[in-house]
Parts: sequence; structure tokens; C-alpha cells
Amino acid sequence: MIKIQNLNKFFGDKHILKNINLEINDGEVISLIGPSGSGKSTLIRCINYLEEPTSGSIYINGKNIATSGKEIDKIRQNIGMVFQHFHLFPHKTVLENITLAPILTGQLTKIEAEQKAIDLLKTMDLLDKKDVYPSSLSGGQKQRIAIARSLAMDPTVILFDEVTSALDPEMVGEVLNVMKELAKTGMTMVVVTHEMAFAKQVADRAIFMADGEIVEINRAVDLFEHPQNPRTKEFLSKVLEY
Ligand SMILES: Nc1ncnc2c1ncn2[C@@H]1O[C@H](COP(=O)(O)OP(=O)(O)OP(=O)(O)O)[C@@H](O)[C@H]1O
Repeated sequence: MIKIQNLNKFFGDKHILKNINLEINDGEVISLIGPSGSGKSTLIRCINYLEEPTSGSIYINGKNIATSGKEIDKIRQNIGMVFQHFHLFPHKTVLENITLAPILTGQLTKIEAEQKAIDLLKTMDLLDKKDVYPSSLSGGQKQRIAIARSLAMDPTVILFDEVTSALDPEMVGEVLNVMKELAKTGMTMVVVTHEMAFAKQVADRAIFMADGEIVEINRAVDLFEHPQNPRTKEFLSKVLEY
């Protein structure tokens, strides 16, 4: 379980996250929606300490992730993240991209990591790409490799930060399908997205953020069909009218 308590984040004098409190259960899929600049990315980047909270605490399975120590390093390693711009290593092959972290952290031997990468590539239908470099892949393929790379570490949770926003429209579906399948496996997922159909249909709960605050949180279907807060209603009326 992820527990976020009284989380605040400032950039300079700008108060970006304002007293966020949130609990995410194991196996839950959470979609995080809201206007540009509302703090969605900053919030998920705080969960894995890519951004250090200014104040407040984040607990993963009861352990404060800010605490140093070997056990905490391991917990942090098991929070996967997939980014809008893939962040694959350009000078490594697809297979090397996937095996690098489990080998470097000592989680798997080289042979184990390669077997795991091959299994993951099979499920992504990308085994034929194992020896190529990322530059020869389409955006959708790169993003599926980025998801496979994250899965190679056996994460307890994966954070998705607008992972389809940089893709050509025809490639969005293939990445969302991989995420849908992952959701069915019981993976805990926090998904910042502008894909409203995904946010409504795949997520268990949806969160609407505005101005650094959680304005509304509810079962995803209910948040979309019966928004309670006027700001949620206004946002949804704008994004759903197309
Ligand atoms: N490293 C940083 N330094 C200073 N300001 C930052 C930094 N990162 C984010 N911000 C600011 O924090 C605010 C929230 O940004 P964030 O990226 O979390 O919003 P978002 O809701 O994810 O937006 P979008 O949907 O456009 O990605 C914005 O005003 C942004 O300019």
C-alpha cells in the first residue's frame, strides 16, 4: 500500500502540491487527471523520490521512503516509472535496455535477466526487435520496450507519466492495450493521462487535481459520470465535448 501524508512541494516560492493525502491499495489502478500545470507529474515524481517532497511523508508498505538504508533502496528500485519521452538508452540494444537494471542492481544474473527480457518481449510481441537499437523503433514500440524495461525489475507499482502524449495517434492504442493487460494482472498503477476513455474505463479510481490540490477522488466511472465538484464538472465538460 502507498500512503501519502500531508505532502507539500514548493519550487522556489511556488506552492505546487498543497497538502496531499492519499492512500493507494495494492492492485489498484489510479488515473490522475487535471489541467496542465496542476501538479500531476510532480505528485507521481514525489512517490518515487524523483522529486523530493518539501514536507510530508510517503510510506510504501508501511516504510517511509525518505529513510535511507538498503531495504529502502530496494523498495525504491521496485517503483517503476514510464515517461512521456521513453528515456531508453540509445547506445544499448532493446535486450540490453531491459536487462541493464536487474543486472546492475544484482536482482538477476545476466542469464536470468536475458530470459526475463525475452519473456517480456514475447508478451509485447516485440521479440524480433531484441537486437536492434531504439532509434530504429516506432514511438509505440519504444514505449512498449520502456514498459518491458520497467517490468523487468518486478515492480510493486508502476507510475505512468503521460506515456501516450508524445505518440502519433495511430500508436496510442497499442500502448494503452499493453497497460490494460497489465492492469488485469493486478499490478498497482498510477497513471497520469489525458486519455479520458482509459482514465474512466480501466482505472479503479480517478483523481481530479487542480492547482496542486486533490479536488475530487472517486470510483473512476462515478467521477466521470457524476462529478461532484464544480471544478471537476467544468474540466470534464471541456475535455469530453470533443
Ligand atoms: N523542476 C521544476 N522547477 C520549477 N517548476 C516546476 C518544475 N517542475 C514542474 N514545475 C512547475 O510545477 C507546476 C506543476 O507541473 P506538473 O508538470 O506537475 O503539472 P502537470 O499537471 O503534470 O501538467 P501537464 O499536464 O502539463 O504535464 C507547473 O507550474 C510547472 O511549471
